[in-house]
Amino acid sequence: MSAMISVDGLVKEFRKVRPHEGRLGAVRTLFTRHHDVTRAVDGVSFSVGEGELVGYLGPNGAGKSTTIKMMTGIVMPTRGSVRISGLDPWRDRSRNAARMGVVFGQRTQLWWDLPLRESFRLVGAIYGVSPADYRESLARFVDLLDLGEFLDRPVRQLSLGQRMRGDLAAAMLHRPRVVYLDEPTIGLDVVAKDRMRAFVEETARAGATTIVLTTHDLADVERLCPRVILIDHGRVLYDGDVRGLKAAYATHRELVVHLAPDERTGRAPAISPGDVLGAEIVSQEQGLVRIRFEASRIAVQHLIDSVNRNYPVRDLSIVEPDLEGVVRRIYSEGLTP
Ligand SMILES: Nc1ncnc2c1ncn2[C@@H]1O[C@H](COP(=O)(O)OP(=O)(O)OP(=O)(O)O)[C@@H](O)[C@H]1O
Repeated sequence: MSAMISVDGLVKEFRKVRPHEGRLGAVRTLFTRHHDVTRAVDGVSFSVGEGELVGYLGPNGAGKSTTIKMMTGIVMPTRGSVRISGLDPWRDRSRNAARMGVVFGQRTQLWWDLPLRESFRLVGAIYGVSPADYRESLARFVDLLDLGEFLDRPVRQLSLGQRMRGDLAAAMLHRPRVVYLDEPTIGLDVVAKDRMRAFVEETARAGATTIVLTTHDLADVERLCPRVILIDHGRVLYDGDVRGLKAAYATHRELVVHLAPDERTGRAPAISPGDVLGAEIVSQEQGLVRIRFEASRIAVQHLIDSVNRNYPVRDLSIVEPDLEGVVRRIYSEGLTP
């Protein structure tokens, strides 16, 4: 797979003038300037192959949007390089823009007062899409994103879910080679999220479009992203598949036990910490007990035997941490592999 996106040692610093305090501070600020420097992106390197779909993840302020802005040519890197299909997005801004599509979940790129259909027509004209390609793409998007019902309504009258589907279609009309999706499911209900995801999935499957997806919704990631790049404080913490991420960070498991209630009292017994030595009882309520243990330190069979021997077990299962739990832990504890 040849690289569509190559990011190498990318750094972005934002400088802001720090005002002098006190009397005459504003005047002094005019003459002697001190700068506060924020390093939003701090030496990021990765490459994305043609037709690949990558989740670009990180907590608030991690540097995701700034990286995307450098890839789209909106922001100039302080150091390092970005190449999109060989182009420098900052220097070759218009050529780069002609080949890319962008969806920002928080704002629309459509014309507020125009019917959706007219917005599409304008996008088609701006990018010089041929009438035949335009007709074919539009028919496909109407079908896949179920746009028919509101195609003739002004954008301002659309629900968020309808508008987002419109935005996605508009971003794809000129058949871009790279698409940046920044929080494409934010604020959507379950059905609308599902439509968006199905569309992204279908686009990825077709294999002609490279997709970079930024999201805080880990259900998006579980469903869509074979690979994730996780950043924090402007640096790459992890680059690989979701299974590897779980293996690297999710070292604990949970034994979930359902206990039968006592026939006389109707209440289930409580498990004593002494019977699960080395593990931690996270919660126990009405016979449902969650016991957390480090998979590398405790033999699970030993734990199960001990519980079975001492308590009236009705059901028992081992739960691996889900992506949500893993990522929450990484964000809050800042672990490194
Ligand atoms: N134009 C700017 N001027 C100064 N600082 C900025 C600017 N843009 C971003 N930053 C800072 O750079 C850091 C990274 O911001 P960025 O928006 O890239 O994060 P993010 O990962 O996209 O966060 P979120 O998930 O909240 O969108 C933050 O500390 C932010 O305050």
